[in-house]
Amino acid sequence: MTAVVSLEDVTFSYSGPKVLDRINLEISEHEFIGLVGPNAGGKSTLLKMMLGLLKPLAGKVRVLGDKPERSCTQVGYVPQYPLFSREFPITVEQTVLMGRLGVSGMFGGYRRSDREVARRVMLETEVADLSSRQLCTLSGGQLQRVLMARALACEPRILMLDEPTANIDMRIETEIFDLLKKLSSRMTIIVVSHDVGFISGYVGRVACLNRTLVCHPTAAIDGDTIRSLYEADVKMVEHHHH
Ligand SMILES: Nc1ncnc2c1ncn2[C@@H]1O[C@H](COP(=O)(O)OP(=O)(O)OP(=O)(O)O)[C@@H](O)[C@H]1O
Repeated sequence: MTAVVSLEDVTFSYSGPKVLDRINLEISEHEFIGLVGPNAGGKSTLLKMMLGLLKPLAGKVRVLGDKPERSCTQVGYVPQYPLFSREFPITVEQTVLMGRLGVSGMFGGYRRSDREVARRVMLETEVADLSSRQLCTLSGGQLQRVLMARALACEPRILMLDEPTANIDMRIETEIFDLLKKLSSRMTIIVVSHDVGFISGYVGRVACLNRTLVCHPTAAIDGDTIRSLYEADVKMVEHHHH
């Protein structure tokens, strides 16, 4: 099966030391993969590379068989929650419709089909009842669902989420991951998380990133392994893969 995401010897630095060092990763269609690692381990940087927002210093990135900046219209992205300011007047429906811009273009306004897709994804993420609410009035969990609806509105083949459940309580975290599990039957999902133990119940594989990358199949992560991986992950600020 051909990979939907393929990274070959990808190296990157902003201006100082390497943030990503010879990363190799192939993600196949409909895979549900978790990306974990310590703070500053390079997780957001790796996602930005797959979205075509950053270019590797060396190595090759391919998404859906093409350069990432060309395939990004088929990729839905849910940004890291605290980085997103919502102190401007915009409704839930308008936010979700923004997800159609890359598909339909900005000129001539939204078509009926755009509104239908927006409606469908709002129902799927259970925010349809909130469609006329202002974004700034939502709870953290509701906002996260709206951002997921916005990412789904482009009818993506790949969905990337950067810590979708940071600052959200456990019950809602479970609901969001149940939804991701459902979605994973029809798209590839790449989710950044700090919680290896929790996501192991959902994802098929965990990619552990701390400048270099090591993959662990979920089947290999149980009992003691979860604990040791979890502890290793917590301690990994000073830890380097060999
Ligand atoms: N725009 C930037 N300019 C310079 N350095 C940056 C920039 N963005 C990130 N970095 C640095 O690159 C390293 C990796 O950051 P990145 O955000 O990818 O890590 P992360 O694993 O997503 O971290 P976290 O779990 O804290 O979100 C960090 O040392 C960070 O300070």
